[in-house]
Amino acid sequence: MASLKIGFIGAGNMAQALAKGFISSGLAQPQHLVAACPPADRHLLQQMESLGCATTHENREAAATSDVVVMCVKPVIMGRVLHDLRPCVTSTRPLVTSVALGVTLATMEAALPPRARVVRIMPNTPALVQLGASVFSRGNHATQADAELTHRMLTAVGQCDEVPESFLDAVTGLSGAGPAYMYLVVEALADGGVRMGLPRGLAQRLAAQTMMGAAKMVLSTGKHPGQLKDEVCSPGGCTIQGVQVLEDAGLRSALISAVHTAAAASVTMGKVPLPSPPLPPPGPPPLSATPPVAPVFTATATTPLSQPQHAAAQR
Ligand SMILES: NC(=O)C1=CN([C@@H]2O[C@H](COP(=O)(O)OP(=O)(O)OC[C@H]3O[C@@H](n4cnc5c(N)ncnc54)[C@H](O)[C@@H]3O)[C@@H](O)[C@H]2O)C=CC1
Ligand SMILES: O=C(O)[C@@H]1CCC=N1
Repeated sequence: MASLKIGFIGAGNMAQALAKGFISSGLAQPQHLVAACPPADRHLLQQMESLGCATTHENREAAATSDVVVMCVKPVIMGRVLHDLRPCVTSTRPLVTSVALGVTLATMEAALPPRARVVRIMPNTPALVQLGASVFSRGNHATQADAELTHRMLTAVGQCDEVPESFLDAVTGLSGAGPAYMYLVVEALADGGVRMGLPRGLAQRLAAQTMMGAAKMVLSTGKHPGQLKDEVCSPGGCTIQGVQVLEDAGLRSALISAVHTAAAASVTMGKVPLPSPPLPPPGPPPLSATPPVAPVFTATATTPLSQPQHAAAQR
């Protein structure tokens, strides 16, 4: 595994979280990672270089030199970027994985050459500290070995389950987006501590450790969260009074709605149009057997395919 070559198409938040997690877990050596993105985002490649990774502005170069490609670009440009990778993808190499929200295995397979091996992943940014929560689904031509490799990559940076693809949008709304919800809670709890006179740094550490401890209690004890909550709420004590405030404010309903809304957005944002394959020139087929030379694709920022999706992708 230490010689596994991984190519990141896109070098933003998710690519960097995975790259740092893969390196610090020992899954991959930095010199075996390569990241590609347009010149306009050169600063992101410089951040990848500071980890020891190779970088390029040529998506095809990253794909051609990798055993596994991880597509880390916005869904709105996925169809076009995958289509541009076609000359570098065969049924044997590389395995093409994607973390793009909403983009289905069928869309990926349609954009790539026949029998391309694809895997759809939904990770989250705590992969950076090897506490990621990931799921994946494999495409029609991905093998058992591909699934095992994906599982090994993702368990190196946290927990991972293979699931039916129909779960992916719900997972996106829950654990893909979930760290953002949790950061709001940590920040607000710290604000509460500050409101009561605690220094900010102490309040924030107490809030974050409390969240991590509570999460670990759920995972380690196997007890229902409601039971664990009851064990904190001493009869007639102060916690049940705080819980009542949260119930009155609709905390549970707000979180359920947040997952529902984000999952629905994943479905909508994943509907990406595919570029049509170029039509053969009219007239009889050429007598020469020389294959057409594919234009070299440079990872320049791709024109968005439709304005509303682009606007959503920028948020
Ligand atoms: N940020 C997160 O917590 C998570 C993100 N994701 C998914 O990861 C993907 C990327 O999201 P982020 O990293 O947050 O976005 P980001 O905006 O931080 O990174 C996007 C990257 O795409 C690159 N890019 C743009 N056009 C390109 C092109 N034509 N060729 C190659 N690269 C190009 C940009 O330079 C940038 O490096 C999205 O599809 C998102 O759904 C999935 C799970 C969690
Ligand atoms: O918000 C986003 O677009 C990505 C998908 C899941 C988390 N972040």
